[in-house]
Amino acid sequence: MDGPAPAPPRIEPPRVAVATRPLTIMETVRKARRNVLEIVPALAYRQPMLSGVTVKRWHMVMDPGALERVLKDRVESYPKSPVTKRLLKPAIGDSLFNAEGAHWRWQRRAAAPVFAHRHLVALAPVMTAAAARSARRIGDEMSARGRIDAYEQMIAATFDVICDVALSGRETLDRDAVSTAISSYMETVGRVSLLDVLSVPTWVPRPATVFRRKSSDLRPLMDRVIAARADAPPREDLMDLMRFAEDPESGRKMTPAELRDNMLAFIVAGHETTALALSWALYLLAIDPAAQERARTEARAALGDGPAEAAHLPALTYVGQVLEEAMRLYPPAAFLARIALDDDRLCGRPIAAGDILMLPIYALHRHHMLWDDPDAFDPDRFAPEAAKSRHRYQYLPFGAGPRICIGMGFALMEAKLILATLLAKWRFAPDGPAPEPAMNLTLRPRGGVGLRAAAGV
Ligand code: HEM
Repeated sequence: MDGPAPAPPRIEPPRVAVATRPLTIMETVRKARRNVLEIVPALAYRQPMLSGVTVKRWHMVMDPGALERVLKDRVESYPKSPVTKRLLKPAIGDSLFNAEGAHWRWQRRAAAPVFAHRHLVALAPVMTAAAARSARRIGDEMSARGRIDAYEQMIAATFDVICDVALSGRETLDRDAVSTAISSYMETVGRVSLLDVLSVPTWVPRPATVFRRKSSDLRPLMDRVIAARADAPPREDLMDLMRFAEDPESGRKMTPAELRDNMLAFIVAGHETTALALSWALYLLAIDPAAQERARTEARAALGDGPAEAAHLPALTYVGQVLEEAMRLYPPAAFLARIALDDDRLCGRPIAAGDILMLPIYALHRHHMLWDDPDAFDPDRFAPEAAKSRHRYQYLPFGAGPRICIGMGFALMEAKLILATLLAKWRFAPDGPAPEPAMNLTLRPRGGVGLRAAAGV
């Protein structure tokens, strides 16, 4: 006699070691250097808010209602940390990502239509082509080495996309130079900014000089691409959409320098983050063969033998759920920071002007008051019905409120097209030690994501 269907096995992927006792300032510095998330105490996964003093008074906010107040209702009173902004400035100027107040508002108004759905659909063929190339590169790497590092592969795939839509094209670019400049930028600025968010004294050595040198490589490169565009016929890519974008209220357009800084901000904010969402999704599917089979069945039914295109997106619901669950467990932007400009109250506690607010998205997404079995991988949490009962501010991979990620639609489309294409073609299994989630600016898989890929049919 048939009994009830067996429950799917519980999959618990790697997580960050949590601090179970208060840390001294030097321990905080040491841990923040190694992995920022290790300074998040165990209590942060169970309490709505924690407060303390490490040089300055700080608060860690995990309560969805308080997060809504900080990120939306009182957004003007909680700007991004000025120190972080000053550090980012040499690389991305006063671009959308970095600006505040009126200078942020006009840029956001000008750039918002660039990311409208109809433009994203027009960019999709580039993503489809990059997905197909990625599937081929994985085959080549398997033939050459018998294994892949999914993180490296996904960095290559999203870099392909950004080159084609932001910089098209390949002809004006030294791809290796850009790639190296971006990754050393991420390596260095990540560590710098968190030490500063915590107001760690300036005598603690920082790799800022390295960062300035490396980030400066990117700017002249982008200037050359922009100059080459001045005489070229218009194209419908991100660069030209931004080149002709204007603020509907003032009619203001970007100067070449503003355009450069914003394009660099898109690359820095968009390329590695999307690769991370994909790498973690591939890893999670590799350790959960049943979920992988379900996603593959969906992808093959929609795609047949070709790569995924925009028209297939509505049929890729489970693939989308896998990505959402991957970004819950491993949010690429796992830790945001703000500073209080005014006195306020959050969760009934006083906030004083000058206090630092840490928003540990990683802990929010694994919070025991908000999620059932928070450390387990379960894409069904994001089934359309289940998602309806959630507080909007308990799941924030792209932030929220007026400063929500402007590239969210772009990133989700790209990630879905790439993941579906790879799953339809390949079957993935883990190879080697599990990656360690470690954060500096973004949440990276330390040790890489070792996988084997076999033809998936
Ligand atoms: C999975 C991929 C991505 C993730 C997880 C992500 C995450 C985020 C988050 C959390 C924020 C808010 C930061 C804060 O409030 O402090 C943000 C802002 C931003 N993101 Fe993304 N992002 C992704 C992809 C992209 C892409 C593809 C682009 C551009 C093409 C982009 C461009 C930006 C910009 C310009 C901002 C600043 C927006 C503003 O302040 O008005 N991001 N992103």
